[in-house]
Amino acid sequence: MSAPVITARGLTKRYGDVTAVDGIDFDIAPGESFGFLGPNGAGKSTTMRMIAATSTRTAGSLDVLGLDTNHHGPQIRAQLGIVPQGDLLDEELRVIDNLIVYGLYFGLPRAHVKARAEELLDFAQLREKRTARVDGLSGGMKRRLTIARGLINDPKIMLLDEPTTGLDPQARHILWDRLFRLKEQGTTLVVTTHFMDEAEQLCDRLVVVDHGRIVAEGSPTSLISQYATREVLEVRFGSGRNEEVAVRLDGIGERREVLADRVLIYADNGEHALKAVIDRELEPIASLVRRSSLEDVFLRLTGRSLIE
Ligand SMILES: Nc1ncnc2c1ncn2[C@@H]1O[C@H](COP(=O)(O)OP(=O)(O)OP(=O)(O)O)[C@@H](O)[C@H]1O
Repeated sequence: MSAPVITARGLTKRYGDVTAVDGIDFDIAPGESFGFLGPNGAGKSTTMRMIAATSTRTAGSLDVLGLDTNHHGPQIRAQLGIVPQGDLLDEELRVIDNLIVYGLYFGLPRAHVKARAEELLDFAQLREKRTARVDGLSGGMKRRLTIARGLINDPKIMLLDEPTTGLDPQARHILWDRLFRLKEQGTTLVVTTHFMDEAEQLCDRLVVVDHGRIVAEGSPTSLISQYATREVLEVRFGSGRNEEVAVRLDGIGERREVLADRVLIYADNGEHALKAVIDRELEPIASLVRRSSLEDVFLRLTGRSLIE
C-alpha cells in the first residue's frame, strides 16, 4: 500500500469535561474514499476540523500529507478542499464570483483562478447559473457550488462533512455522481455521514464511530458480512404487541432486535424466516425481507439506531 496521506494515532479532542474524540487511530491511503459513519454527536465534525487543521488536538498525533496538523495549518489547508457542514457561501455574490473570490483568497494568480472557476462551473453543472446570485439557488445547487469552491486550489484531498444532509433524493444522487467523478480522477475523499446508504455508495472503507471511539472498521461489504446476516426480515405486529410477540420468535433466524415499531429478524434467508413466523401463527400485520445494511451493523454494535 502507498504511504498514507492521513495518519492518526491516539487522536483525542476534549472540550472541558466532554471528550469529543477519544483516542482514535486511522490511516487513509491516497485515492481512497474513506468514511466516518456515526450518529449526531459521535465526534465526526471534530475529527474533520482537526484534519483541516482548524482545531488543535488535545493528545495523540495527526499528520496530513506528512505534516503535523498542530504546526502546519496554512500549508495543509493549501492542499485540501474543504466542504463544511453549512455551505458558508457569500449569498449576495454571483455564482462565478463565489468561486473567484475563494480562489484569490488562496493567493493563486487571477488568470489561473478565472480559468479554473469556469471549468468548475461545468463540473458542478452550474453553467447556466453562472451569473445568478447564490441566494436564489436550490439547496442541491448550493452544495455543488460549495464542492466546486473546495476544488478551486486543485486539492489532493477533499474533506466532506455530511455532504448531502438536507438534500432531497434527486439532489443527493446528482451530488454523489459528482463525487464519483472526483474519485475516478484520483482525489482522496474523506466523508462524514450519518446516512448508511451514503456510506455504502461512496466509501471504499469506513470506520463506525460512536461516542468519540471507533467501534468497527472495514469496507461496507466486509462490515455487513461480519456483523449482520445476508438478509433481514422486518415484521410488524401492531402497536404494543412487538415486545410480547418477540419472546415467541425464539429460534427463528440468528438474532432478533425489537424496535419500537417493528421486530428485525436476522437470517440468511428471510423468506424461510417469514415462513417460520407464519407457522407459529403469529400473524404479522406487515412484513418485508431486505438485504442487511450498515444500519444493521450499527444497531448490532451499539444497540441503537443511527438516526434517532
Ligand atoms: N466547540 C465545542 N465546544 C464544546 N463541545 C463541543 C464543541 N464541538 C463539539 N462539541 C461536542 O463534542 C461532541 C462531538 O461533536 P461533533 O460535532 O464532533 O459530532 P458529530 O459526530 O460531527 O455530530 P454532528 O453531525 O451533529 O455534527 C458533542 O458532544 C458536541 O456537543
